[in-house]
Amino acid sequence: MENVLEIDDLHTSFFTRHGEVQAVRGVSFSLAKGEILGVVGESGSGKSVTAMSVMQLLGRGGKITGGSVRFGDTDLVTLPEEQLRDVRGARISMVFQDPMSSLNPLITVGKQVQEMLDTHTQLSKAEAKARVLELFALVRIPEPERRYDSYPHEFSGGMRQRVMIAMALACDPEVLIADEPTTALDVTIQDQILRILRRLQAELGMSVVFITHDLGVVAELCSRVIVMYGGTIVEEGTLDEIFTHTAHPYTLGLLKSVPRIDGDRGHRLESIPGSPPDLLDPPKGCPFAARCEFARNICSETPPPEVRLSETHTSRCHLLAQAAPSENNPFAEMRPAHA
Ligand SMILES: Nc1ncnc2c1ncn2[C@@H]1O[C@H](COP(=O)(O)OP(=O)(O)OP(=O)(O)O)[C@@H](O)[C@H]1O
Repeated sequence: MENVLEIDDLHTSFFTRHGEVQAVRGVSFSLAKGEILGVVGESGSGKSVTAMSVMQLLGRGGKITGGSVRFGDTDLVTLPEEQLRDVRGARISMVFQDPMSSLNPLITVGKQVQEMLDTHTQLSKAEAKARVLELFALVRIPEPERRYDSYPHEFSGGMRQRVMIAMALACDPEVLIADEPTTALDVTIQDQILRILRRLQAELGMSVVFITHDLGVVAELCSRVIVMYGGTIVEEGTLDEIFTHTAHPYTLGLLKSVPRIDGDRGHRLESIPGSPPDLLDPPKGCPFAARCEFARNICSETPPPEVRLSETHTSRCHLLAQAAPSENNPFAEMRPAHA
């Protein structure tokens, strides 16, 4: 399968007055053409910073300190800002959690989407307007003609998110990065937006990186999943591998905190006790060791190597080593001969 994006050993830090926050610490993954890849993890695990690194939108103090982000033949990390501007928003675009803060309250929604086309295409004014109306129809904004002249505050949260999606799709991007796009919306609206995204992805064949802390959403939308913790990828696999052949204690913890449709109502959801690592001074071993119920001495001392469990499934956990004890080891049966 052809990869549209290949991220290799990405390191991103924020240089603050308290020191260097190592937000992303050696992240590698690829995005295949036409797939929806889910990126999950708790708040602070480095999901957004990874996305912002791809787009080179880190803001003040943020810097990629190592690694590469290959997009076709280009490494975006070393690409001059001027050329990045042609990629950003046009060939790789993004949808964020809060559409209100990304929309200009003083400009009509139609004009805002049209501005995107003015910046990145040669379309005439009339052609651009026609394209905006087409995009509004694509994201199922009712009465596109009339809605073109509305201001953001006249739209509901769900409708504003549709505008953002229309804007993100304006230039037919090869990659769409959606960062918690439905988190601020209520469940019904969330569902509608997910359905729109799924349909658009299938119709337009783009590749999508879908960032969320919600495993339920991942199960509905994604074919492959990356699980992040403490600025690293702890597990990666197909939907089935992550959900039914789970091979990392952190993923197990996340799964226990998801409400099950078939579960009994009285069943309390477990949240993982403890808090995420301090990225100003990251732990030298496994980032999850301090919260892991299965941790042994080695876990807080040595970073776990990546263990390959199948062509598509990898995990970084010392419990997968051949030498790891079988007792109190949920992965004892999964340990590959080579690990
Ligand atoms: N501008 C910044 N300055 C300093 N630290 C930052 C900055 N932006 C992010 N960080 C830190 O980087 C780490 C990763 O943050 P990130 O936003 O990627 O997490 P996340 O997994 O996307 O969480 P959320 O779901 O809350 O967005 C956190 O420790 C965060 O505090």
